[in-house]
Amino acid sequence: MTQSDEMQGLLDRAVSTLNEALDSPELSLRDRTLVALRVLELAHGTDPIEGLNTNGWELPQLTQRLTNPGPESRSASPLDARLRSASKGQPATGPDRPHSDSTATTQHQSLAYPVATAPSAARNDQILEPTVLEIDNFLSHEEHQFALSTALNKADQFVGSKTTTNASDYRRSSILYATLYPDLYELLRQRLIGLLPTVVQQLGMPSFEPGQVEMQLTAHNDGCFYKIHNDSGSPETATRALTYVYYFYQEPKRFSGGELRMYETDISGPMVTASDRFETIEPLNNRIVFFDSRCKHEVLPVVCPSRQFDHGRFTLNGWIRRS
Ligand SMILES: O=C(O)CCC(=O)C(=O)O
Ligand SMILES: [Fe+2]
Repeated sequence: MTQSDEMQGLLDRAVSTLNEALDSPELSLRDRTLVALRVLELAHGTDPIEGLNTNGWELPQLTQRLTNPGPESRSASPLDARLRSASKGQPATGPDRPHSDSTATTQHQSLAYPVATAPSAARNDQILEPTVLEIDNFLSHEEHQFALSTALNKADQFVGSKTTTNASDYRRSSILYATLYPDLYELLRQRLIGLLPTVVQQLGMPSFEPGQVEMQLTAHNDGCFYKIHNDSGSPETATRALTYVYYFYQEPKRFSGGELRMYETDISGPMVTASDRFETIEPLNNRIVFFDSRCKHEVLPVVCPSRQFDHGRFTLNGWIRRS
């Protein structure tokens, strides 16, 4: 065995120990967070770990993508995470023109760990910024294919989506419930719980003890949409804290539209309202986004000329509830 094989062996064992620690129910959330932060610190600062694939899960490569990149900016990486938020004081194109492009410039912020002053998603206690944490290349190729084959093989088990208020013509899509794909559910659930402390910190949200992880596999095909709503506005959904949406589809892409639009949200009154400042997020293949479930958002209409199910826009999306 050469010295470099030995080193690789040690690194592999170290990584699997860290993986176990991150999932271990015996460690407190605080201890798991400390392990996660240390891993992220290492991934940020040392080359030997760069690109290391641990059980199909690439360690986050922390990319600085500022509009005007500074001297510390790094090249694009396999797992590319960034915080996206409409810049303050931008002229807004409003919800009354939902299909126009946002003129708001985006502000990309680095994910440097540990973060002493997390950027806050809330401008004050009452106004939520339209902020998402976006991570590209989220799943490995095999896992992405697993998600895709699950969706395509179970096409006949999807059912029409509803809203909690059953409002008509507010939402058009179809859904596959998570009980029909327990392995995929568990894979994603563990990833989400592992990333939770970092995500919450980056979004500037108060930390919370996670409870149930709700998940659905959603298909949007030609003419599908979801008008402006938030995800925690009813008594049954009030404990949803964090929304995640993982986008995937078959290449070459055969639909257009379906962007996620996030609105600045006023939570001061009894009615949560969207303002006319927004940020538009491309539903890129293998991208996941996270945001505060109280924040108003919509899915712009999808155009899929073939109307074939397997040419659609798919998501594994849901909510992490506070316990
Ligand atoms: O598909 C998306 O981009 C978002 C879906 C969504 O808002 C929801 O299901 O509540
Ligand atoms: Fe939603």
